Amino acid sequence: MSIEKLLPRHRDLYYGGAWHRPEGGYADSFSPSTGENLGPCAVASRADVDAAVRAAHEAYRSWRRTAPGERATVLRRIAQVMREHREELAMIDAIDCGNPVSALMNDVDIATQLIDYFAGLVHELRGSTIPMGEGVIDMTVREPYGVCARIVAYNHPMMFTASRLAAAVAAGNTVIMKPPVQAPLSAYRLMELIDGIAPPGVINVLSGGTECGQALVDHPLVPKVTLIGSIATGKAIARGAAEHLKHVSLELGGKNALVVYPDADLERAIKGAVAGMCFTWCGQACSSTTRLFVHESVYDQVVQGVLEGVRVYRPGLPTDKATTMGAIVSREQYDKIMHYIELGRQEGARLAAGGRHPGGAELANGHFIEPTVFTDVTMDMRIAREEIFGPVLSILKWSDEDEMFEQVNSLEYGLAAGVYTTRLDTAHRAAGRFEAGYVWVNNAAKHFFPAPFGGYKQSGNNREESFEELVSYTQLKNVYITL
Ligand SMILES: NC(=O)c1ccc[n+]([C@@H]2O[C@H](COP(=O)([O-])OP(=O)(O)OC[C@H]3O[C@@H](n4cnc5c(N)ncnc54)[C@H](O)[C@@H]3O)[C@@H](O)[C@H]2O)c1
Repeated sequence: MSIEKLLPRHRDLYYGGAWHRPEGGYADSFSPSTGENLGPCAVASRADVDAAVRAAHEAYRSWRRTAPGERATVLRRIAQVMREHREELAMIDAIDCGNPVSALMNDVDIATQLIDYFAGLVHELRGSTIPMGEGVIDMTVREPYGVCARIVAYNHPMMFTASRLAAAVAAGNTVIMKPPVQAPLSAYRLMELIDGIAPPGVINVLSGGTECGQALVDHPLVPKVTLIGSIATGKAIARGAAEHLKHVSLELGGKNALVVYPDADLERAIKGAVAGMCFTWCGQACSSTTRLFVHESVYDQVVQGVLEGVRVYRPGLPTDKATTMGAIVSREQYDKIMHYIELGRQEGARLAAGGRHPGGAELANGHFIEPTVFTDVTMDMRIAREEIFGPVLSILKWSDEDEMFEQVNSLEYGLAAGVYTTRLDTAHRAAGRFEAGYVWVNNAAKHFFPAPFGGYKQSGNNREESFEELVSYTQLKNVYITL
């Protein structure tokens, strides 16, 4: 099928069960892998946000009273439609965000799995009773907030837009999803496909940039805002939300450490270190283990293994099912990554692999970067301290365990961390010492559904992909009954 036929016809704002022309106008979206103009996409202004929030607020009045089983049915139908359009949705994302289509089909699967999961949990939002003595019943109930805004990052456009509406809707809220400004096309296609499944105003999609996000944060009829994004945006949203004392849930960036002990199964550790970089996504994954701390006694062996391992990943056109590594989402992000690579060189790290555009006529117009590995990295270097969100691995050497943990935990990030060891006591000691919300032992970077995912420190304050996510879309009410 040609690209024109595949891409969504509707490029406006979807709210109140219908498409609306944006007052804010349109901006073109471009393919990161070919540079091709993919056409105009709506940019929601404050006035557009206001109209959408009012529609969602109106829908909330009846949706909150809908039986939980009915809400589950709506979600299951959405998941089913997505399954039927799995490849198409993945292909739109591949064209628009640059990640490989085969990995994005897996994203659609994850989204449908999560939607079904939350549909299955609608009856589990139980309250409790508290014994107060004869003549009294005291009970708690979990109630929705109202209109919830969900602002998401660009690295999994479809997966985030589809899966992150589910918990809020299951709990009786209505939602406004704001897909990433770099890749909104799959969100439009999703709404074309699921139009009419939920009552008008329950699920809404507003594409746009910072103004749209800020207007959602500022709107008095939006009591809860959730962000998947960078720490800088998290802080901006928290500041804006403070004005109204809104509930804010944040899933933010990471600079995750992976520690290799001398007793590790080195073959597994090397595989884990390579897989943990999420090179398929060009390292554009919050859970990428971008700081590899290797014990000095096995350092050379691990470095050699990693350098061999990364060769599996070759940048290629994301629409080709055989491609193992896609393109960087935008020119801006490409330049940022290249800047960090240059910085790493200047700071004295050794560029042991990659660091360049792969070249070749087919990839000439795309934002491609080879898998990049720096060795001899130390924690005073910016490439070791800052989230690059690109295919750049920093390898550090350690000898003293206390010192190593000091370095691992020295950053404001606290999303995830991993350890490779064959010793149970070492594994537990490390898991206890990591200042991170998600820890892998003999594994790296993967999310294991439905385990709660989220960060410590400035990496966030929320837990998603789990029962905790559902509960976070409810508020607790106590009812004291004098009989
Ligand atoms: N913890 C997680 O689960 C997780 C998952 C994926 C990505 N991330 C993080 O996301 C970041 C990369 O994504 P990104 O570049 O799209 O992030 P970003 O913070 O630039 O943008 C995220 C979203 O916020 C919107 N936005 C930007 N400024 C805003 C403002 N002032 N007010 C309201 N909305 C605003 C954007 O339009 C976008 O939709 C990385 O830091 C990555 O680690 C975290």
